[in-house]
Amino acid sequence: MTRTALIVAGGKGLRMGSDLPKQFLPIGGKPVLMHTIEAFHRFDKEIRIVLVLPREQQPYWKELCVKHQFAIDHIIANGGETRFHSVKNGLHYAEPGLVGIHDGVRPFVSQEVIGRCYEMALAKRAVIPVINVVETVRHLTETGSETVNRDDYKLVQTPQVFDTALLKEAYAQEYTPSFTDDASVVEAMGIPVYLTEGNRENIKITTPFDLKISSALIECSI
Ligand SMILES: Nc1ccn([C@@H]2O[C@H](COP(=O)(O)OP(=O)(O)OP(=O)(O)O)[C@@H](O)[C@H]2O)c(=O)n1
Ligand SMILES: C[C@](O)(CO)[C@H](O)COP(=O)(O)O
Repeated sequence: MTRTALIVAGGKGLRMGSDLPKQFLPIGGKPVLMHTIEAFHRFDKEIRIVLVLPREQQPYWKELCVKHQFAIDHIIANGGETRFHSVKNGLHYAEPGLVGIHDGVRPFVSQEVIGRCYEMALAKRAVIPVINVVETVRHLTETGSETVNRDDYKLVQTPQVFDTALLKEAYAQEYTPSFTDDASVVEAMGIPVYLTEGNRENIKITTPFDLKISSALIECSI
């Protein structure tokens, strides 16, 4: 079964507010994106890696690869207007088999989580990692807000792994803003999505605060 890892890094990183796009920010002396790609290569040396990057960032990425002697083979696809459009662009390069869509800014995904998502997707065709909500959750109402049962909710991570043909069919649908991840796109076709346990360290580096957490996490892992 051929495995593809489609790593999306086509966003603008507005919430990070740094001049350097967040996927290139160094943690542990190396750009975030290199840690992410290495996680998938460590899991499977044969995995096909497709990296989605805004066209204007591609020359800089190639410079970084030379500078860091980064030799993991990968195909580069162009970023799109939204995450949905970036994934759709990258999917052109996915092989029949299984494809895992992963945020380029989630470098701390564990080997166990990657392995479990691909393994379960062999039978289930659509698998995503989730973690429990550890804080109390309130729902905003017209008159104020109310506590809801947090056990009714999960926080969603990546990699989200699918049968490639199924995901390509899902991404042929027209875009709607409610498509905030790949599971929501597949679900819109009436296909069930299966959950598996994610790992708490698998944060999506979004704000400067997340970068501080990342530096601490990388020190633990070196
Ligand atoms: N047009 C887009 C938008 C997002 N992404 C990717 O989707 C992942 C999750 O998105 P997020 O963390 O929200 O990144 P940005 O959209 O870049 O951040 P922001 O919303 O702060 O601008 C990131 O790896 C991001 O690069 C993408 O490939 N193409
Ligand atoms: C795909 C994702 O990381 C799952 O939690 C998330 O939905 C991405 O959201 P964003 O709007 O691109 O930040």
